[in-house]
Amino acid sequence: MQLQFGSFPVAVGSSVEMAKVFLKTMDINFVGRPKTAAGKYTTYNYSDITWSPYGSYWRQARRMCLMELFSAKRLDSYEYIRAEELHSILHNLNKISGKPILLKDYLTTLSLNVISRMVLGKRYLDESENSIVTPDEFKKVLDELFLLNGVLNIGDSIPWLDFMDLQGYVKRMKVLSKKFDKFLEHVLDEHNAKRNAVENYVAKDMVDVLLQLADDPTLEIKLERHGVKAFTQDMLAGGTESSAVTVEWAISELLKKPKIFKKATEELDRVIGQNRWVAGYDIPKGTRVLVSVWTIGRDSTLWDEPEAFKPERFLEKSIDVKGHDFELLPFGAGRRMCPGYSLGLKVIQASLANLLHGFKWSLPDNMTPEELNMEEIFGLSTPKKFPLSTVVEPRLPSKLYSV
Ligand code: HEM
Repeated sequence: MQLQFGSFPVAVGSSVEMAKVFLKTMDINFVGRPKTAAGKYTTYNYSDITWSPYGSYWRQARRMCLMELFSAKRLDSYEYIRAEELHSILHNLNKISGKPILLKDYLTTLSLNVISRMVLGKRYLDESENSIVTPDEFKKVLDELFLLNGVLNIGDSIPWLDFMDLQGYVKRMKVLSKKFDKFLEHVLDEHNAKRNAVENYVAKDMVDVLLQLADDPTLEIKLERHGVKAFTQDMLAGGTESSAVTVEWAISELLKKPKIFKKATEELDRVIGQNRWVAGYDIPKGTRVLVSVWTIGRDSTLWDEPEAFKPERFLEKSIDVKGHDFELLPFGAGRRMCPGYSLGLKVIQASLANLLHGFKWSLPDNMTPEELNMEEIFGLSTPKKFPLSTVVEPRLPSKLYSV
């Protein structure tokens, strides 16, 4: 499908065949990113991984992700953090059992704590740690970052209108980047102080690893201080919202389908115990290409009852989410695929399984499953329009919830 977004032609691939063309066969032509205001103002002038143009800087960043930041060894070494933080959410939910809660708040805290301990070396968000931002402020800043990186900013499609900032987004981006920079400067100063105090300091967290890489004279392209800040910000943002949103949707879908919920709990109990001419399409240079995973996911020639929540459909198919099967691309595919997918999967699977196994779930105020609202908000991570309010009750021995 050919569209026009302001000054730019846009080609939308809504089939498995076109997804494969854009993301695999001809991917080299489409691996760039448009120069958006978000990339300019919120990620140090495209110095992060997400918004950096295709080229040696971005390739080097992806190598760092693969070899250093998200290597299996490093992710395994942080297993204890995921376990501790999961335990902490189970404990906190148990404390408030019987009363309606907004689950997303707990899930965001969980993923933020996991990612900040892995990336920053500590929670940074604990009031007690004399931190420079409060948890609520930090969550708001991350929400704003996610929102502003997912908005349709008029100036990005009609560049001659850019200077007017008609929606006020650019102004908000500038305010946000100042706030984030203050925090990241503090983080880097603290890390450098620790590194300089000890000879042969061994990297303990991802910021340490990035600072070490920034000191490496053999790097093909020097990683500057603003690059370290931009990568750090990418990881904090990438690692928080997507995982929390996924688990909130999963539990909402399960609450609507009590039979499937029961089956999942029973299984847990059983297992654990209690770019131009492309494939015949003429795509002019400069066309922005979008792969509509939404349309592919709702294609009735691929999926039986595509709108229905039927997790058991995956039991019958050998299909994975790691960019090999173009029918299902939650992390994208090809060169620009999500580099944090393995961490995302670990956090999502462990938290969902523990939450289902650990609690009986119900809707508040005698709400029926049919009444549960499932509307979405358009944006980078498609969160729920109305956060899930739910009641939990422990279903395992109480000693398991203690800290
Ligand atoms: C549920 C979890 C997650 C989902 C669904 C998800 C999804 C995605 C998607 C769809 C993309 C774009 C792929 C493309 O442009 O073709 C992406 C890119 C990215 N993700 Fe994730 N992600 C998740 C978790 C994470 C985590 C945990 C991190 C880091 C800690 C992360 C960091 C990134 C980065 C840096 C990029 C940009 C890659 C590039 O442009 O080269 N993501 N993610």
